[in-house]
Amino acid sequence: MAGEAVSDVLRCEDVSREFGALRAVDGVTLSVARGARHALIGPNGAGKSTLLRLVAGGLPVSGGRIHLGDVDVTRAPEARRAWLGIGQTFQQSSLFGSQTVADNVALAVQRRRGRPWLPVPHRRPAWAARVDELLARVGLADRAGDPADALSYAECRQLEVAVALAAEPRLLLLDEPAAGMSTAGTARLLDLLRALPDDITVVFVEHDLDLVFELATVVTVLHLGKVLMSGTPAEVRASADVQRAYLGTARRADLFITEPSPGGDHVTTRP
Ligand SMILES: Nc1ncnc2c1ncn2[C@@H]1O[C@H](COP(=O)(O)OP(=O)(O)OP(=O)(O)O)[C@@H](O)[C@H]1O
Repeated sequence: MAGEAVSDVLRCEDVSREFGALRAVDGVTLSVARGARHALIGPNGAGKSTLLRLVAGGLPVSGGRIHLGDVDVTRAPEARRAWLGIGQTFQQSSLFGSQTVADNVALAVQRRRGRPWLPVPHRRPAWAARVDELLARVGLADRAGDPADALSYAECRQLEVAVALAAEPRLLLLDEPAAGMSTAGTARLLDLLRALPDDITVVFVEHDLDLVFELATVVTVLHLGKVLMSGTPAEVRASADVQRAYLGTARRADLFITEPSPGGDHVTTRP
Protein backbone atom coordinates (compact mmCIF):
# COMPACT_ATOMS: atom_id res chain seq x y z
CA MET A 1 0.00 0.00 0.00
CA ALA A 2 1.15 3.54 -0.72
CA GLY A 3 0.84 4.59 2.95
CA GLU A 4 3.19 1.82 4.06
CA ALA A 5 5.71 2.70 1.37
CA VAL A 6 5.99 6.26 2.69
CA SER A 7 6.68 5.34 6.33
CA ASP A 8 8.96 2.38 5.62
CA VAL A 9 12.46 3.17 4.41
CA LEU A 10 13.07 -0.46 3.46
CA ARG A 11 10.79 -3.35 2.61
CA CYS A 12 11.94 -6.85 1.75
CA GLU A 13 9.23 -9.08 0.37
CA ASP A 14 9.81 -12.82 0.32
CA VAL A 15 13.53 -12.28 -0.37
CA SER A 16 15.66 -15.37 -0.94
CA ARG A 17 19.24 -16.13 -1.86
CA GLU A 18 20.56 -19.54 -2.74
CA PHE A 19 24.17 -20.70 -2.88
CA GLY A 20 23.90 -23.99 -4.74
CA ALA A 21 21.62 -26.18 -2.66
CA LEU A 22 21.84 -23.87 0.39
CA ARG A 23 19.05 -21.34 0.96
CA ALA A 24 21.09 -18.81 2.95
CA VAL A 25 18.15 -16.36 2.99
CA ASP A 26 14.81 -18.05 2.75
CA GLY A 27 11.69 -16.00 2.09
CA VAL A 28 12.47 -13.02 4.32
CA THR A 29 9.76 -10.39 4.60
CA LEU A 30 10.80 -7.37 6.62
CA SER A 31 9.86 -3.70 6.97
CA VAL A 32 12.17 -1.07 8.43
CA ALA A 33 10.48 2.10 9.65
CA ARG A 34 11.98 5.51 9.08
CA GLY A 35 14.32 6.44 11.92
CA ALA A 36 14.54 2.88 13.28
CA ARG A 37 17.67 1.36 14.76
CA HIS A 38 16.86 -2.09 13.45
CA ALA A 39 19.10 -4.97 14.55
CA LEU A 40 19.48 -8.27 12.73
CA ILE A 41 20.61 -11.01 15.08
CA GLY A 42 20.79 -14.77 14.99
CA PRO A 43 23.24 -17.64 15.35
CA ASN A 44 26.22 -18.06 13.01
CA GLY A 45 25.19 -18.82 9.46
CA ALA A 46 21.64 -17.52 9.97
CA GLY A 47 21.86 -15.38 6.83
CA LYS A 48 22.31 -11.93 8.40
CA SER A 49 25.28 -10.69 6.35
CA THR A 50 23.84 -12.17 3.18
CA LEU A 51 20.60 -10.26 3.75
CA LEU A 52 22.54 -7.01 4.20
CA ARG A 53 24.41 -7.66 0.95
CA LEU A 54 21.14 -8.34 -0.87
CA VAL A 55 19.77 -5.01 0.38
CA ALA A 56 22.96 -3.10 -0.53
CA GLY A 57 23.11 -4.72 -3.95
CA GLY A 58 26.41 -6.54 -3.55
CA LEU A 59 24.60 -9.80 -4.30
CA PRO A 60 21.56 -10.37 -6.51
CA VAL A 61 18.48 -11.98 -4.98
CA SER A 62 17.36 -15.44 -6.08
CA GLY A 63 13.76 -14.37 -5.50
CA GLY A 64 11.58 -11.69 -3.93
CA ARG A 65 11.58 -7.90 -4.07
CA ILE A 66 13.39 -5.09 -2.27
CA HIS A 67 11.98 -1.56 -2.01
CA LEU A 68 13.85 1.52 -0.81
CA GLY A 69 11.00 3.85 0.10
CA ASP A 70 8.69 3.61 -2.88
CA VAL A 71 11.46 2.65 -5.34
CA ASP A 72 11.82 -0.99 -6.34
CA VAL A 73 15.60 -1.53 -6.24
CA THR A 74 15.53 -5.31 -6.65
CA ARG A 75 17.46 -5.20 -9.92
CA ALA A 76 19.36 -1.94 -9.30
CA PRO A 77 23.16 -2.20 -9.19
CA GLU A 78 24.98 -1.41 -5.95
CA ALA A 79 26.15 2.04 -7.15
CA ARG A 80 22.60 3.06 -8.04
CA ARG A 81 21.37 1.97 -4.61
CA ALA A 82 24.15 3.99 -3.01
CA TRP A 83 23.07 7.00 -5.03
CA LEU A 84 19.46 6.44 -3.93
CA GLY A 85 20.56 6.52 -0.28
CA ILE A 86 21.87 3.17 0.89
CA GLY A 87 25.17 3.55 2.77
CA GLN A 88 27.15 0.70 4.24
CA THR A 89 30.18 -0.31 6.23
CA PHE A 90 31.77 -3.67 5.61
CA GLN A 91 33.33 -6.40 7.75
CA GLN A 92 36.47 -5.89 5.61
CA SER A 93 38.01 -2.43 5.78
CA SER A 94 37.47 -0.18 2.78
CA LEU A 95 39.92 2.55 3.86
CA PHE A 96 42.95 3.90 1.99
CA GLY A 97 45.68 3.29 4.56
CA SER A 98 48.29 5.67 3.18
CA GLN A 99 45.84 8.57 2.82
CA THR A 100 45.11 10.81 5.75
CA VAL A 101 42.01 10.35 7.84
CA ALA A 102 40.59 13.60 6.41
CA ASP A 103 41.39 12.58 2.82
CA ASN A 104 39.58 9.27 3.23
CA VAL A 105 36.46 11.24 4.10
CA ALA A 106 37.18 13.92 1.47
CA LEU A 107 37.27 11.28 -1.27
CA ALA A 108 33.86 10.01 -0.14
CA VAL A 109 32.46 13.56 -0.04
CA GLN A 110 33.85 14.15 -3.54
CA ARG A 111 32.15 11.01 -4.81
CA ARG A 112 28.84 12.20 -3.39
CA ARG A 113 29.23 15.68 -4.89
CA GLY A 114 29.72 14.13 -8.33
CA ARG A 115 33.50 14.51 -8.71
CA PRO A 116 34.69 10.91 -8.33
CA TRP A 117 37.26 11.29 -11.10
CA LEU A 118 39.40 13.84 -9.25
CA PRO A 119 42.60 11.90 -8.51
CA VAL A 120 43.38 13.54 -5.18
CA PRO A 121 41.07 14.92 -2.52
CA HIS A 122 39.99 18.35 -3.67
CA ARG A 123 40.00 21.11 -1.12
CA ARG A 124 36.89 23.14 -1.82
CA PRO A 125 35.91 25.06 1.32
CA ALA A 126 32.37 23.64 1.40
CA TRP A 127 33.71 20.11 1.09
CA ALA A 128 36.39 20.73 3.71
CA ALA A 129 33.71 21.95 6.13
CA ARG A 130 31.74 18.77 5.49
CA VAL A 131 34.83 16.65 6.16
CA ASP A 132 35.42 18.49 9.45
CA GLU A 133 31.80 18.00 10.45
CA LEU A 134 31.91 14.26 9.73
CA LEU A 135 35.19 13.74 11.57
CA ALA A 136 33.79 15.60 14.58
CA ARG A 137 30.66 13.45 14.46
CA VAL A 138 32.67 10.23 14.72
CA GLY A 139 35.15 11.61 17.27
CA LEU A 140 38.19 11.76 14.99
CA ALA A 141 38.65 15.53 14.57
CA ASP A 142 42.04 15.40 16.29
CA ARG A 143 43.28 12.62 13.97
CA ALA A 144 42.45 14.41 10.70
CA GLY A 145 46.05 14.74 9.51
CA ASP A 146 47.21 11.25 10.47
CA PRO A 147 47.44 8.47 7.90
CA ALA A 148 44.57 6.01 8.24
CA ASP A 149 47.20 3.31 8.80
CA ALA A 150 48.05 4.93 12.14
CA LEU A 151 44.54 4.51 13.57
CA SER A 152 43.64 1.85 16.10
CA TYR A 153 41.20 -0.85 15.06
CA ALA A 154 38.30 0.90 16.81
CA GLU A 155 39.22 4.25 15.22
CA CYS A 156 39.23 2.60 11.79
CA ARG A 157 35.66 1.49 12.38
CA GLN A 158 34.77 5.07 13.41
CA LEU A 159 36.38 6.36 10.21
CA GLU A 160 34.44 3.84 8.14
CA VAL A 161 31.23 5.24 9.61
CA ALA A 162 32.34 8.77 8.60
CA VAL A 163 33.09 7.55 5.07
CA ALA A 164 29.65 5.92 4.88
CA LEU A 165 27.96 9.08 6.21
CA ALA A 166 29.73 11.18 3.58
CA ALA A 167 27.46 9.54 1.01
CA GLU A 168 24.48 11.12 2.84
CA PRO A 169 22.60 7.87 3.27
CA ARG A 170 19.03 7.68 4.44
CA LEU A 171 19.54 4.00 5.18
CA LEU A 172 22.84 2.98 6.81
CA LEU A 173 23.76 -0.72 6.84
CA LEU A 174 26.38 -1.77 9.40
CA ASP A 175 27.79 -5.28 9.35
CA GLU A 176 29.09 -6.18 12.81
CA PRO A 177 30.27 -2.66 13.69
CA ALA A 178 31.53 -3.74 17.12
CA ALA A 179 33.35 -6.89 15.99
CA GLY A 180 36.80 -7.12 17.56
CA MET A 181 36.34 -3.98 19.66
CA SER A 182 37.31 -3.46 23.27
CA THR A 183 34.66 -2.48 25.80
CA ALA A 184 35.79 1.15 25.54
CA GLY A 185 35.69 1.06 21.74
CA THR A 186 32.20 -0.43 21.79
CA ALA A 187 31.03 2.26 24.21
CA ARG A 188 32.38 4.99 21.88
CA LEU A 189 30.68 3.34 18.92
CA LEU A 190 27.40 3.18 20.82
CA ASP A 191 27.60 6.91 21.61
CA LEU A 192 28.37 7.68 17.98
CA LEU A 193 25.45 5.63 16.68
CA ARG A 194 23.06 7.03 19.29
CA ALA A 195 23.96 10.55 18.17
CA LEU A 196 23.08 9.94 14.52
CA PRO A 197 20.15 12.07 13.36
CA ASP A 198 16.73 10.40 13.12
CA ASP A 199 16.56 10.96 9.37
CA ILE A 200 19.26 8.29 9.02
CA THR A 201 17.69 4.87 9.49
CA VAL A 202 20.13 2.21 10.67
CA VAL A 203 20.02 -1.54 10.03
CA PHE A 204 22.82 -3.39 11.76
CA VAL A 205 24.04 -6.95 12.13
CA GLU A 206 25.66 -7.50 15.49
CA HIS A 207 26.69 -10.38 17.72
CA ASP A 208 27.26 -8.16 20.77
CA LEU A 209 23.80 -8.52 22.26
CA ASP A 210 24.51 -5.93 24.95
CA LEU A 211 25.03 -3.39 22.17
CA VAL A 212 21.95 -4.67 20.34
CA PHE A 213 19.69 -4.30 23.35
CA GLU A 214 21.12 -0.86 24.15
CA LEU A 215 20.72 0.59 20.68
CA ALA A 216 17.98 -1.23 18.80
CA THR A 217 14.41 0.00 18.60
CA VAL A 218 13.44 -3.16 16.70
CA VAL A 219 15.17 -6.55 16.58
CA THR A 220 14.68 -9.16 13.89
CA VAL A 221 15.96 -12.63 14.66
CA LEU A 222 17.06 -14.76 11.72
CA HIS A 223 17.48 -18.50 12.02
CA LEU A 224 18.38 -20.84 9.15
CA GLY A 225 17.69 -18.03 6.68
CA LYS A 226 14.18 -17.29 7.93
CA VAL A 227 12.71 -14.64 10.20
CA LEU A 228 12.17 -16.28 13.56
CA MET A 229 10.62 -13.13 15.03
CA SER A 230 10.66 -9.33 14.92
CA GLY A 231 9.86 -7.26 17.96
CA THR A 232 11.06 -4.80 20.53
CA PRO A 233 14.25 -5.71 22.38
CA ALA A 234 12.14 -6.66 25.42
CA GLU A 235 9.92 -8.96 23.35
CA VAL A 236 12.92 -10.65 21.75
CA ARG A 237 14.70 -11.17 25.07
CA ALA A 238 11.56 -12.77 26.47
CA SER A 239 11.04 -15.16 23.57
CA ALA A 240 11.46 -18.86 24.24
CA ASP A 241 11.87 -19.46 20.48
CA VAL A 242 14.81 -17.04 20.35
CA GLN A 243 16.39 -18.60 23.37
CA ARG A 244 16.16 -22.03 21.75
CA ALA A 245 17.77 -20.70 18.56
CA TYR A 246 20.72 -19.43 20.61
CA LEU A 247 21.10 -22.50 22.81
CA GLY A 248 24.01 -24.62 21.73
CA THR A 249 25.83 -21.59 20.34
CA ALA A 250 28.56 -19.71 22.15
CA ARG A 251 26.67 -16.47 21.75
CA ARG A 252 25.39 -15.03 25.00
CA ALA A 253 22.66 -17.58 25.64
CA ASP A 254 22.94 -16.20 29.18
CA LEU A 255 20.92 -13.15 28.13
CA PHE A 256 17.90 -15.41 27.91
CA ILE A 257 17.03 -17.20 31.13
CA THR A 258 14.65 -20.11 31.35
CA GLU A 259 12.88 -20.60 34.64
CA PRO A 260 10.99 -23.88 34.93
CA SER A 261 7.36 -23.37 35.88
CA PRO A 262 4.44 -25.73 36.41
CA GLY A 263 3.03 -24.66 33.05
CA GLY A 264 6.21 -25.51 31.13
CA ASP A 265 9.09 -23.34 29.96
CA HIS A 266 8.94 -19.77 31.12
CA VAL A 267 11.55 -17.37 29.89
CA THR A 268 12.52 -14.24 31.70
CA THR A 269 15.33 -11.80 31.13
CA ARG A 270 18.14 -10.60 33.29
CA PRO A 271 17.21 -7.56 35.38
N1 LIG B 1 29.37 -16.52 -1.22
C1 LIG B 1 28.90 -17.61 -0.61
N2 LIG B 1 28.99 -18.82 -1.19
C2 LIG B 1 28.50 -19.92 -0.57
N3 LIG B 1 27.89 -19.92 0.64
C3 LIG B 1 27.79 -18.72 1.27
C4 LIG B 1 28.29 -17.53 0.68
N4 LIG B 1 28.04 -16.51 1.54
C5 LIG B 1 27.43 -17.05 2.60
N5 LIG B 1 27.28 -18.37 2.44
C6 LIG B 1 26.64 -19.30 3.38
O1 LIG B 1 25.34 -18.79 3.64
C7 LIG B 1 25.00 -19.01 5.01
C8 LIG B 1 24.65 -17.68 5.63
O2 LIG B 1 25.84 -16.93 5.73
P1 LIG B 1 25.88 -15.46 6.36
O3 LIG B 1 27.28 -15.00 6.31
O4 LIG B 1 24.84 -14.62 5.74
O5 LIG B 1 25.43 -15.79 7.86
P2 LIG B 1 25.51 -14.83 9.13
O6 LIG B 1 24.21 -14.96 9.84
O7 LIG B 1 25.92 -13.47 8.74
O8 LIG B 1 26.64 -15.58 9.94
P3 LIG B 1 27.79 -14.99 10.93
O9 LIG B 1 27.06 -14.50 12.13
O10 LIG B 1 28.62 -16.18 11.23
O11 LIG B 1 28.53 -13.90 10.19
C9 LIG B 1 26.18 -19.71 5.65
O12 LIG B 1 25.94 -21.09 5.65
C10 LIG B 1 27.33 -19.35 4.73
O13 LIG B 1 28.33 -20.36 4.75
